[in-house]
Amino acid sequence: MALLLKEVTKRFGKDTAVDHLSLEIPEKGIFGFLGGNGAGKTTTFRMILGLLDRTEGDISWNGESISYHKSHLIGYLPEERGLYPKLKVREQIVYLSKLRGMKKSEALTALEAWLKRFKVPEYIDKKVEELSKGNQQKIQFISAVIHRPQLLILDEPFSGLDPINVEMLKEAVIDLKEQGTSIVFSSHRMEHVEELCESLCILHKGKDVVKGSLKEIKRSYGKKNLIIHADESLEFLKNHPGVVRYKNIAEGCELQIENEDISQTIFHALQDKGFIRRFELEEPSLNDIFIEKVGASYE
Ligand SMILES: Nc1ncnc2c1ncn2[C@@H]1O[C@H](COP(=O)(O)OP(=O)(O)OP(=O)(O)O)[C@@H](O)[C@H]1O
Repeated sequence: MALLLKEVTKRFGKDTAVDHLSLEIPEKGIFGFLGGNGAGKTTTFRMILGLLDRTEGDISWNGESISYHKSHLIGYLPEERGLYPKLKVREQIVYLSKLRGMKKSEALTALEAWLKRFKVPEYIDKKVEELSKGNQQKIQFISAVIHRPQLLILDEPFSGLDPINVEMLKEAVIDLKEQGTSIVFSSHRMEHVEELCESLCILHKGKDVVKGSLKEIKRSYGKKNLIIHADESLEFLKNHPGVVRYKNIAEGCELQIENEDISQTIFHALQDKGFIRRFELEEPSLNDIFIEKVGASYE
C-alpha cells in the first residue's frame, strides 16, 4: 500500500476535526475523498503533507513517514490557491520547481509543454494577477505536477472551472495516473469521483462513513435504481412493495428499489399496463449513497 493512515485524529481544542481515520490508499490509482463542508478533508490532507501535526495516529508513504518540506515526491494543489499575484508565470513556476530539485532548463521545458497542453502558451510571460481565476488554477495545477510527483494531492481541483477546462484537467489527471502517479483528490461533485476514482472514502464529521472500491461500495449498497419509460401513468408504483423512492421524470419514472428482485415483481405488475418503452436497472449513484449515509446532497 502506498499511503497508509492509521487511526489518525486531529483535535482543535475540544473540537475533533478528524476522528480515528484509517485508510489504505493504493499505489498508482485515483482515490476520491468526499465529504460536506467541514467534514475534515483539508485537515487530513494537511496532516498527510506534514503541514499540520496530528493529535494521534500514524501516516506513512511506502512504509516511511512523510514530510512536505523534505519530500519532492509529493505534489499539492491546496484549496486556498497560493500563487504570488505579482510574479510572472515563468518566474513563479521556475522558482517553485527549483525548490523541488529541478534545474531551470528542465522546469521551463516542462512548463512550456503544460501550457501548450492547456492551450495557454502565451501565459508564460503574464503576471498571475492578470489571469482569470480559472486560468490561475491551471497554473497552480502545473505547479503541483511539474516535478512529476509520485503522490499528488488535489484539494477541490475542479472548483471554479468551466466544463471545457474541467475536461482538460480530468484528462491530465488520468494521464498522470497512467504514468504511475498516486492521486488523492477531494471534491463536492459526485460525478467527478464516479468518473475518475477506483476507490474512495466519504468523510462525515471527521469519520469515514463509507470507504472502499467504488464497484464494491455500489454493489454492497443493495438498493438499485429502476428507470421506466411508459405511455401510461406509473404513479401506482409508489405503493408497490420494495419501492423506496418514486420520482416522476419526463417519459415515465425513476424508482429506487430495495433490491434487484423487486424489479421482477414490478416487471410483472406492468405486464397489462400498455406499452413499456424502457425498463432499465441501474447501480445506485454515489449521490444516492451519500444522501443516505450523510443525509444531505453536495449539490
Ligand atoms: N486551524 C484550525 N483551527 C480550528 N479549527 C479548524 C482549523 N482548521 C480546520 N478546523 C475545523 O476542522 C473541521 C474540518 O475542517 P476542514 O477544512 O478539514 O473541512 P473540509 O472537509 O476540507 O471542508 P470544506 O469542504 O468546507 O473545505 C471544521 O470544523 C473546521 O472548522
